[in-house]
Amino acid sequence: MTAAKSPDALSPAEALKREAAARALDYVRSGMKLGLGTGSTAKHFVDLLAQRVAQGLEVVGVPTSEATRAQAESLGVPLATLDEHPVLDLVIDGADEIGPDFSLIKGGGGALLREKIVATAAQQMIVIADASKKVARLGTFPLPIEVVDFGVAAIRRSIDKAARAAGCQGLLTLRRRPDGHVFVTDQGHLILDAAYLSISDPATLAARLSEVPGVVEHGLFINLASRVILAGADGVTVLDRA
Ligand SMILES: O=C[C@H](O)[C@H](O)[C@H](O)COP(=O)(O)O
Repeated sequence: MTAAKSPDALSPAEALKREAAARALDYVRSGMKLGLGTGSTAKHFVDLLAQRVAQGLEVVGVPTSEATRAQAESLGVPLATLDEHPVLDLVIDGADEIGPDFSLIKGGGGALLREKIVATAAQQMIVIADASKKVARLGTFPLPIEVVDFGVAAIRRSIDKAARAAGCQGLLTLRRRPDGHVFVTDQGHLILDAAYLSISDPATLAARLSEVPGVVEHGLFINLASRVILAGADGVTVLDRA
């Protein structure tokens, strides 16, 4: 097991993520069933949570990815499956973009499907992020769309049509790993990253994409997050959805 980097050794960007993650611990109580998000910010949270667990905090975590499962397991955080605990008290997760009304783009790390299932099963979702993730309009970050690996060319065409009906147009890129191999999600699907640049009506786009046969899930999280913790140069801000 690799020892966690001391916060002093973190880059400024990582230090902000860790600050947001640390504040999220204020909302964790003993006895909670806790969804554990995925990504570099959620990783800080799991790291800090493990420290509290070592000090006696009693929680059960439900990871949103194999990566988070491996990290939490290695740090001694007690884990369960969503089948064992289909209702969770809280999920803490990162995001790629946080728009108005806390609509989110998620899935930059490819975990969007499990993340959305876990967030939907949780009574509350808290998003942790550095302040740069807050945007006036979603879409600069390419929207991840998880699809089955059958008929991808046809699925692409259907996605384009659905997106146009929601006022969006942009290139779909099949996600690859750094070694050039096609990226495959924990559930065995592919990801198309949609460069829409500007999503004027996230709810309509979400609804249209969900209707496309072959689309398993997309990274628009609407009405799921109720609290956002942002860490920036001026400190940590906690925002609650109206
Ligand atoms: O699939 C990955 C997740 O949706 C992440 O929460 C999201 O990509 C944000 O990741 P990070 O904290 O690394 O920016």
